[in-house]
Amino acid sequence: MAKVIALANQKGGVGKTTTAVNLGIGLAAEGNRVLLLDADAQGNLTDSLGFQEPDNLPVSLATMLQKCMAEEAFDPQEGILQHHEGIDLMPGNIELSAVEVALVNTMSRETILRGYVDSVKENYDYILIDCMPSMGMMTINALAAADSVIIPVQAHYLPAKGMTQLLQTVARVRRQINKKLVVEGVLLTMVDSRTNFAKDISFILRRDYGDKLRVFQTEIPLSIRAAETSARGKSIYAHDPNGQVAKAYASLTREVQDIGSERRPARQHKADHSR
Ligand SMILES: Nc1ncnc2c1ncn2[C@@H]1O[C@H](COP(=O)(O)OP(=O)(O)OP(=O)(O)O)[C@@H](O)[C@H]1O
Ligand SMILES: [Mg+2]
Repeated sequence: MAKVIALANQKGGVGKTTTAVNLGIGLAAEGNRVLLLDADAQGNLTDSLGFQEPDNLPVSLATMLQKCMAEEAFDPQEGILQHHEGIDLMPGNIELSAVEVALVNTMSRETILRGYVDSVKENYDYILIDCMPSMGMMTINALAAADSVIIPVQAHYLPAKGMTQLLQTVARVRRQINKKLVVEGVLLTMVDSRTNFAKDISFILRRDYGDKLRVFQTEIPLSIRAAETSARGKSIYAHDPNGQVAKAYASLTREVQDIGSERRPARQHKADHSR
Protein backbone atom coordinates (compact mmCIF):
# COMPACT_ATOMS: atom_id res chain seq x y z
CA MET A 1 0.00 0.00 0.00
CA ALA A 2 1.49 3.29 -1.09
CA LYS A 3 2.75 6.03 1.14
CA VAL A 4 1.23 9.23 -0.24
CA ILE A 5 3.32 12.40 -0.08
CA ALA A 6 2.14 15.83 -1.22
CA LEU A 7 4.65 18.45 -2.36
CA ALA A 8 3.10 21.71 -1.31
CA ASN A 9 3.90 25.36 -0.85
CA GLN A 10 1.54 28.13 -1.90
CA LYS A 11 4.56 30.12 -3.00
CA GLY A 12 5.32 29.63 -6.68
CA GLY A 13 8.64 28.53 -8.13
CA VAL A 14 10.13 26.94 -5.01
CA GLY A 15 10.97 23.55 -6.55
CA LYS A 16 7.82 21.48 -5.93
CA THR A 17 7.71 20.05 -9.45
CA THR A 18 11.48 19.55 -9.73
CA THR A 19 11.40 17.67 -6.43
CA ALA A 20 8.42 15.54 -7.52
CA VAL A 21 10.35 14.45 -10.63
CA ASN A 22 13.69 13.75 -8.98
CA LEU A 23 12.45 12.29 -5.70
CA GLY A 24 9.97 10.17 -7.66
CA ILE A 25 12.57 8.85 -10.08
CA GLY A 26 15.04 8.48 -7.19
CA LEU A 27 12.57 6.28 -5.30
CA ALA A 28 11.91 4.23 -8.44
CA ALA A 29 15.66 3.70 -8.92
CA GLU A 30 15.70 2.20 -5.41
CA GLY A 31 13.19 -0.40 -6.55
CA ASN A 32 9.95 1.26 -5.48
CA ARG A 33 6.80 1.38 -7.56
CA VAL A 34 6.09 5.10 -7.92
CA LEU A 35 3.15 7.11 -9.25
CA LEU A 36 3.37 10.87 -9.69
CA LEU A 37 0.12 12.84 -9.74
CA ASP A 38 0.10 16.20 -11.46
CA ALA A 39 -2.41 18.18 -9.41
CA ASP A 40 -1.47 21.51 -10.96
CA ALA A 41 -3.52 22.98 -13.84
CA GLN A 42 -0.27 24.39 -15.27
CA GLY A 43 0.68 20.78 -16.14
CA ASN A 44 4.36 21.49 -15.47
CA LEU A 45 5.07 18.04 -14.06
CA THR A 46 3.50 16.39 -17.10
CA ASP A 47 5.39 18.70 -19.41
CA SER A 48 8.72 18.32 -17.67
CA LEU A 49 8.48 14.52 -17.91
CA GLY A 50 8.36 14.96 -21.67
CA PHE A 51 4.60 14.71 -22.22
CA GLN A 52 4.32 17.97 -24.04
CA GLU A 53 1.03 19.75 -24.65
CA PRO A 54 -0.66 18.24 -21.60
CA ASP A 55 -3.85 20.12 -22.52
CA ASN A 56 -4.33 17.78 -25.50
CA LEU A 57 -4.19 14.54 -23.50
CA PRO A 58 -7.48 12.64 -23.74
CA VAL A 59 -7.38 11.44 -20.11
CA SER A 60 -5.90 13.35 -17.21
CA LEU A 61 -6.34 13.70 -13.47
CA ALA A 62 -9.28 16.01 -14.19
CA THR A 63 -11.04 13.20 -16.08
CA MET A 64 -10.54 10.81 -13.18
CA LEU A 65 -11.73 13.34 -10.60
CA GLN A 66 -14.85 13.97 -12.67
CA LYS A 67 -15.51 10.23 -12.61
CA CYS A 68 -14.99 10.17 -8.85
CA MET A 69 -17.41 13.09 -8.43
CA ALA A 70 -19.99 11.29 -10.56
CA GLU A 71 -19.33 8.05 -8.63
CA GLU A 72 -18.58 6.37 -11.93
CA ALA A 73 -16.53 3.14 -11.95
CA PHE A 74 -13.12 3.18 -13.69
CA ASP A 75 -10.09 1.01 -14.37
CA PRO A 76 -7.29 2.04 -11.96
CA GLN A 77 -4.81 1.97 -14.87
CA GLU A 78 -6.89 4.36 -16.96
CA GLY A 79 -4.97 7.40 -18.20
CA ILE A 80 -1.72 6.47 -16.44
CA LEU A 81 1.35 7.19 -18.57
CA GLN A 82 4.73 5.48 -18.27
CA HIS A 83 7.96 7.44 -18.17
CA HIS A 84 11.11 5.72 -19.44
CA GLU A 85 12.92 6.23 -16.13
CA GLY A 86 10.60 3.81 -14.38
CA ILE A 87 7.77 5.89 -12.94
CA ASP A 88 4.08 6.20 -13.71
CA LEU A 89 2.36 9.53 -14.17
CA MET A 90 -1.24 10.61 -13.93
CA PRO A 91 -0.98 13.78 -16.00
CA GLY A 92 -2.55 17.12 -15.16
CA ASN A 93 -3.69 19.98 -17.34
CA ILE A 94 -5.83 23.09 -17.61
CA GLU A 95 -9.00 21.04 -17.11
CA LEU A 96 -8.11 20.86 -13.43
CA SER A 97 -9.13 24.52 -13.12
CA ALA A 98 -12.68 23.65 -14.13
CA VAL A 99 -12.68 20.66 -11.79
CA GLU A 100 -11.51 22.87 -8.94
CA VAL A 101 -14.49 25.18 -9.53
CA ALA A 102 -16.88 22.21 -9.79
CA LEU A 103 -15.57 20.80 -6.51
CA VAL A 104 -16.96 23.76 -4.59
CA ASN A 105 -20.53 22.53 -5.13
CA THR A 106 -19.75 18.85 -4.65
CA MET A 107 -20.52 16.73 -1.63
CA SER A 108 -17.32 15.66 0.17
CA ARG A 109 -15.49 18.25 -1.89
CA GLU A 110 -12.26 17.94 0.10
CA THR A 111 -11.93 14.18 -0.36
CA ILE A 112 -12.56 13.57 -4.07
CA LEU A 113 -8.83 13.18 -4.81
CA ARG A 114 -8.51 10.84 -1.83
CA GLY A 115 -11.14 8.64 -3.49
CA TYR A 116 -9.02 8.47 -6.62
CA VAL A 117 -5.80 7.84 -4.71
CA ASP A 118 -7.43 5.05 -2.69
CA SER A 119 -8.36 3.26 -5.89
CA VAL A 120 -4.77 3.18 -7.23
CA LYS A 121 -2.89 2.95 -3.93
CA GLU A 122 -2.36 -0.78 -3.80
CA ASN A 123 -0.37 -0.76 -7.06
CA TYR A 124 2.39 1.49 -5.68
CA ASP A 125 4.90 1.98 -2.87
CA TYR A 126 4.92 5.77 -3.17
CA ILE A 127 2.48 8.25 -4.67
CA LEU A 128 3.79 11.83 -4.91
CA ILE A 129 1.31 14.65 -5.53
CA ASP A 130 2.68 17.80 -7.16
CA CYS A 131 0.49 20.66 -5.92
CA MET A 132 -0.24 24.01 -7.50
CA PRO A 133 1.09 27.20 -5.92
CA SER A 134 -2.10 28.05 -4.02
CA MET A 135 -4.03 26.82 -1.03
CA GLY A 136 -7.16 26.27 -3.13
CA MET A 137 -9.48 23.29 -3.18
CA MET A 138 -7.10 21.11 -5.19
CA THR A 139 -4.28 21.54 -2.67
CA ILE A 140 -6.68 20.87 0.21
CA ASN A 141 -7.69 17.69 -1.66
CA ALA A 142 -4.01 16.72 -1.96
CA LEU A 143 -3.46 17.25 1.78
CA ALA A 144 -6.62 15.27 2.52
CA ALA A 145 -5.34 12.38 0.41
CA ALA A 146 -1.76 12.41 1.74
CA ASP A 147 0.00 10.69 4.60
CA SER A 148 2.55 13.47 4.71
CA VAL A 149 3.67 16.68 3.10
CA ILE A 150 7.10 17.83 1.93
CA ILE A 151 7.47 21.61 1.91
CA PRO A 152 10.13 22.84 -0.51
CA VAL A 153 11.42 26.26 0.50
CA GLN A 154 13.55 28.41 -1.74
CA ALA A 155 16.69 29.57 0.02
CA HIS A 156 16.45 33.05 -1.52
CA TYR A 157 13.73 34.30 0.82
CA LEU A 158 12.95 34.13 4.48
CA PRO A 159 10.01 31.77 4.40
CA ALA A 160 8.58 32.77 7.79
CA LYS A 161 5.16 34.16 6.88
CA GLY A 162 4.28 31.71 4.12
CA MET A 163 5.44 28.80 6.26
CA THR A 164 3.20 29.83 9.14
CA GLN A 165 0.17 29.95 6.84
CA LEU A 166 1.02 26.62 5.29
CA LEU A 167 1.58 24.94 8.64
CA GLN A 168 -1.75 26.34 9.87
CA THR A 169 -3.48 24.87 6.82
CA VAL A 170 -1.79 21.51 7.40
CA ALA A 171 -2.91 21.59 11.05
CA ARG A 172 -6.48 22.48 10.03
CA VAL A 173 -6.63 19.67 7.48
CA ARG A 174 -5.30 17.29 10.16
CA ARG A 175 -7.97 18.38 12.66
CA GLN A 176 -10.89 18.38 10.27
CA ILE A 177 -10.29 15.95 7.42
CA ASN A 178 -7.17 13.81 7.72
CA LYS A 179 -5.92 12.88 11.21
CA LYS A 180 -2.86 11.03 9.92
CA LEU A 181 -1.36 13.97 8.01
CA VAL A 182 2.15 14.92 9.14
CA VAL A 183 4.84 17.17 7.80
CA GLU A 184 7.42 14.81 6.33
CA GLY A 185 9.93 17.60 6.19
CA VAL A 186 10.94 21.02 4.98
CA LEU A 187 13.36 20.94 2.05
CA LEU A 188 15.70 23.81 1.27
CA THR A 189 15.99 24.23 -2.50
CA MET A 190 18.07 26.39 -4.82
CA VAL A 191 20.74 26.84 -2.16
CA ASP A 192 23.62 28.95 -3.35
CA SER A 193 26.23 27.80 -0.89
CA ARG A 194 28.63 30.57 -1.97
CA THR A 195 26.44 33.16 -0.28
CA ASN A 196 26.16 33.81 3.41
CA PHE A 197 22.52 34.61 2.86
CA ALA A 198 21.67 31.01 1.96
CA LYS A 199 23.60 29.82 5.02
CA ASP A 200 21.67 32.30 7.19
CA ILE A 201 18.33 31.05 5.88
CA SER A 202 19.32 27.45 6.49
CA PHE A 203 20.39 28.38 10.03
CA ILE A 204 17.23 30.38 10.79
CA LEU A 205 14.96 27.68 9.41
CA ARG A 206 16.63 24.98 11.50
CA ARG A 207 16.66 27.23 14.58
CA ASP A 208 13.01 28.30 14.34
CA TYR A 209 11.39 25.10 13.09
CA GLY A 210 13.93 22.37 13.82
CA ASP A 211 12.40 21.31 17.13
CA LYS A 212 8.87 21.08 15.73
CA LEU A 213 9.49 19.75 12.24
CA ARG A 214 12.02 17.75 10.35
CA VAL A 215 14.17 20.00 8.20
CA PHE A 216 15.84 17.61 5.77
CA GLN A 217 19.60 17.37 6.19
CA THR A 218 19.84 17.39 2.40
CA GLU A 219 19.79 20.81 0.78
CA ILE A 220 19.30 21.09 -2.99
CA PRO A 221 21.96 23.30 -4.58
CA LEU A 222 21.14 26.08 -7.01
CA SER A 223 22.25 24.93 -10.44
CA ILE A 224 21.42 25.67 -14.02
CA ARG A 225 21.62 21.88 -14.54
CA ALA A 226 18.46 21.47 -12.47
CA ALA A 227 16.66 24.15 -14.46
CA GLU A 228 17.65 22.50 -17.74
CA THR A 229 15.97 19.18 -16.94
CA SER A 230 12.42 20.56 -17.16
CA ALA A 231 12.89 21.25 -20.87
CA ARG A 232 14.29 17.79 -21.60
CA GLY A 233 11.75 15.36 -20.23
CA LYS A 234 14.20 13.60 -17.95
CA SER A 235 15.49 13.56 -14.42
CA ILE A 236 18.67 15.13 -13.11
CA TYR A 237 20.11 11.61 -12.78
CA ALA A 238 19.85 11.14 -16.55
CA HIS A 239 20.83 14.72 -17.41
CA ASP A 240 23.81 15.28 -15.13
CA PRO A 241 24.43 12.07 -13.17
CA ASN A 242 27.65 13.20 -11.51
CA GLY A 243 26.53 16.71 -10.63
CA GLN A 244 25.75 18.15 -7.21
CA VAL A 245 21.99 18.28 -7.79
CA ALA A 246 21.80 14.59 -8.72
CA LYS A 247 23.78 13.76 -5.57
CA ALA A 248 21.49 15.93 -3.47
CA TYR A 249 18.29 14.38 -4.82
CA ALA A 250 19.73 10.88 -4.31
CA SER A 251 20.50 11.86 -0.72
CA LEU A 252 16.96 13.25 -0.24
CA THR A 253 15.61 9.96 -1.63
CA ARG A 254 17.54 8.05 1.04
CA GLU A 255 16.27 10.37 3.78
CA VAL A 256 12.68 9.88 2.66
CA GLN A 257 13.11 6.11 2.45
CA ASP A 258 14.71 6.02 5.88
CA ILE A 259 11.76 7.86 7.41
CA GLY A 260 9.61 4.99 6.21
CA SER A 261 11.73 2.48 8.08
CA GLU A 262 12.13 4.38 11.36
CA ARG A 263 9.59 5.30 14.01
CA ARG A 264 8.46 8.90 13.98
CA PRO A 265 10.72 11.00 16.22
CA ALA A 266 9.35 11.58 19.72
CA ARG A 267 9.36 15.35 19.25
CA GLN A 268 6.92 15.09 16.41
CA HIS A 269 4.49 13.15 18.63
CA LYS A 270 4.84 15.86 21.23
CA ALA A 271 4.08 18.56 18.67
CA ASP A 272 0.99 16.64 17.54
CA HIS A 273 -0.41 16.26 21.03
CA SER A 274 0.13 19.89 21.95
CA ARG A 275 -2.40 21.01 19.32
N1 LIG B 1 18.02 23.46 -7.75
C1 LIG B 1 17.67 24.31 -8.72
N2 LIG B 1 18.55 25.19 -9.26
C2 LIG B 1 18.20 26.05 -10.23
N3 LIG B 1 16.97 26.11 -10.78
C3 LIG B 1 16.04 25.27 -10.30
C4 LIG B 1 16.33 24.33 -9.25
N4 LIG B 1 15.19 23.62 -8.99
C5 LIG B 1 14.26 24.09 -9.82
N5 LIG B 1 14.74 25.08 -10.62
C6 LIG B 1 14.02 25.85 -11.64
O1 LIG B 1 13.23 26.83 -10.96
C7 LIG B 1 11.96 26.96 -11.57
C8 LIG B 1 10.87 26.63 -10.55
O2 LIG B 1 11.00 25.26 -10.16
P1 LIG B 1 9.72 24.32 -10.07
O3 LIG B 1 8.91 24.41 -11.31
O4 LIG B 1 10.19 22.99 -9.65
O5 LIG B 1 8.96 25.04 -8.88
P2 LIG B 1 7.43 24.88 -8.43
O6 LIG B 1 7.39 25.15 -6.99
O7 LIG B 1 6.89 23.60 -8.91
O8 LIG B 1 6.74 26.07 -9.25
P3 LIG B 1 5.14 26.35 -9.34
O9 LIG B 1 4.78 26.94 -8.04
O10 LIG B 1 5.00 27.27 -10.50
O11 LIG B 1 4.48 25.03 -9.57
C9 LIG B 1 11.96 26.03 -12.77
O12 LIG B 1 12.32 26.77 -13.91
C10 LIG B 1 13.03 25.00 -12.43
O13 LIG B 1 13.61 24.43 -13.57
MG1 LIG C 1 5.18 23.23 -10.05
